[in-house]
Amino acid sequence: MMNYGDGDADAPAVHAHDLTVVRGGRTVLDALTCHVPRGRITGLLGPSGCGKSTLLRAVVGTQAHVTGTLDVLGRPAGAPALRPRIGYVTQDPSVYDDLTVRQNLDYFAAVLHPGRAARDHRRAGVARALADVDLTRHADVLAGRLSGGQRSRVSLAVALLGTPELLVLDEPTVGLDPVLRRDLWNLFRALATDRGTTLLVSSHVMDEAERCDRLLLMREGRFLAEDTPQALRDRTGAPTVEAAFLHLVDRAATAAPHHDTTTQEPAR
Ligand SMILES: Nc1ncnc2c1ncn2[C@@H]1O[C@H](COP(=O)(O)OP(=O)(O)OP(=O)(O)O)[C@@H](O)[C@H]1O
Repeated sequence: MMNYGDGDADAPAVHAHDLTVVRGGRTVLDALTCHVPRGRITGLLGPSGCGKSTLLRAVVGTQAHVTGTLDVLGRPAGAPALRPRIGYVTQDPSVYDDLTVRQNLDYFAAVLHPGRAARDHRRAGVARALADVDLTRHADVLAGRLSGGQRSRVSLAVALLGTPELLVLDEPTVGLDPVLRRDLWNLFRALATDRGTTLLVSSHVMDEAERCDRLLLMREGRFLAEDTPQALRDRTGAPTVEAAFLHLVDRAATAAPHHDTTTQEPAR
């Protein structure tokens, strides 16, 4: 097994080995091994229920019953020192409806950088996060009056406030129209290219896979493949990542027709 130190610039942002999570007696993540390179967009793709959210929660340190190795930015996942270095956006936007967009951001900025001395820093950070998600024009609108897509962008803006090294996004484009989806992917690309941010983005929309530098294709708690979109297409002879995914599913089904993820462990 590889050992990476905190200061190792070549170290992946996330390194998992034999990562297993049991939920309610079911093995939801089954001995996963993978790495997420720094400064790139890694897509975690797979059908609903395959374990994407569980893996993301393990990476940010909020998932119980994790075994195996999981290092994040050179530390064990969940280490308190990682908190300010990781931005996490869940599927349900965490936004206060009775505050405006700006007040939401001001509040979270004050939690991150408290004190009078940080006032200008907070103000600049809020303005930048608003611009990042294209909500400057809506800054003074109550969050409760926003559309679903706008609310999820407020959540993303909150995650960007701390200038995280690692941004973990759980299905960030669900429910967004094609224009907003494109704009968000352009933002993700800019974050990786201009700020060196590492992005780990889950999706079950296969066309989004084409926009990633690297893919983790997941099914039933296991990885079917870990590669670049181009390599996946080449390897399977498929014209799209979606077709490559289906090809790999069929191949896995032939190799192991009855994959049972049920374990004998007690229910938790
Ligand atoms: N508390 C629980 N007890 C038992 N099984 C659970 C529990 N929570 C989730 N699961 C199961 O774990 C599996 C993985 O769930 P997870 O939410 O990680 O999937 P997902 O790929 O993110 O799906 P989605 O895209 O629908 O959110 C699912 O099959 C789900 O039914």
